[in-house]
Amino acid sequence: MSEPREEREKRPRLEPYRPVPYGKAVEEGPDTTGDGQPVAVRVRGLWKRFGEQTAVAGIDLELPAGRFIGLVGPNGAGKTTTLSMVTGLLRPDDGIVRIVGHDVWTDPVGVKSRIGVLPEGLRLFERLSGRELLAYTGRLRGLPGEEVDKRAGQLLDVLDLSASQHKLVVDYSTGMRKKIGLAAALLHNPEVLFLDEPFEGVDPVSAQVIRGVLERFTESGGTVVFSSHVMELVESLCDWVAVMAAGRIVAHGPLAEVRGDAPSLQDAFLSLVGADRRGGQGLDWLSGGK
Ligand SMILES: Nc1ncnc2c1ncn2[C@@H]1O[C@H](COP(=O)(O)OP(=O)(O)OP(=O)(O)O)[C@@H](O)[C@H]1O
Repeated sequence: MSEPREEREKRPRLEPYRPVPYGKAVEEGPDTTGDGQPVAVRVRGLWKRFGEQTAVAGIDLELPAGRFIGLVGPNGAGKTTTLSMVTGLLRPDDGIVRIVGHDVWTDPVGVKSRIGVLPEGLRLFERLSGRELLAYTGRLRGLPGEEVDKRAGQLLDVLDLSASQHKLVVDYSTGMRKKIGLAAALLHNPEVLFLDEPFEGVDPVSAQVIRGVLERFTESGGTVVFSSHVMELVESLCDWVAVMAAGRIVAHGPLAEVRGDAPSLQDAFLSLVGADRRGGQGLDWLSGGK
């Protein structure tokens, strides 16, 4: 992707990287960019190492509120590790994360009431029915019973799960599990929704249903942050993207800026992550058994 220098210089710049000791209290309150735009997620100097492996190498990110944001990157880029740290599921080695002005590690309750999370490898209470799972989640969130009933009924209906609401979760298909997980993540009306590979293993019909719910959520002012490898999907859904490779953010900004002059986000992505285009070269023995 080649972008004229003057265009590149027009892009808003992040503050220079400053390492912040993990867990250090930061000022609470509304979070805005230099030009007053609300920020949903602010990440500074975030690091995570697993032994010798650096999964996330000191990333800085500022995700604007009210956008449909895609976090993309090849396998092992660090997307899940980043989302896990951002949502308070994994302790960073270093750095800070603030969500709508609240620090994830010094104000976990403030953050958890404002976010919904659909993590990778979602674990659900398998011996509850879908309906019971939502009732339980709602009560855990401190919502009154009547309100939980109303919201659960509507979410089950919109997500096309009404007919299966009394089935045990253990008997749900992959797509149904994603949908009930999404319903549980939305029940308390969060401001920011984090989804790790929400469309993986989901058929086109369920994908369309999930997509409709997420679009409705952003239209009403919510922020969606989701990770995916599927560039066409990211390109059709997102208006803002962050590209990760080898634990670093290699590009971020409005979709059109990140795509630049490339014909598609896929092409921009391949050149950004320096993809190996060897394809099947070298497999000279592979001949379909002939
Ligand atoms: N618990 C762990 N222990 C050791 N290494 C880990 C652990 N979790 C992640 N890693 C390593 O950190 C790197 C980033 O992994 P991560 O799962 O965050 O990537 P990803 O971008 O989500 O990949 P994928 O798209 O394949 O899910 C990888 O090299 C992975 O092997």
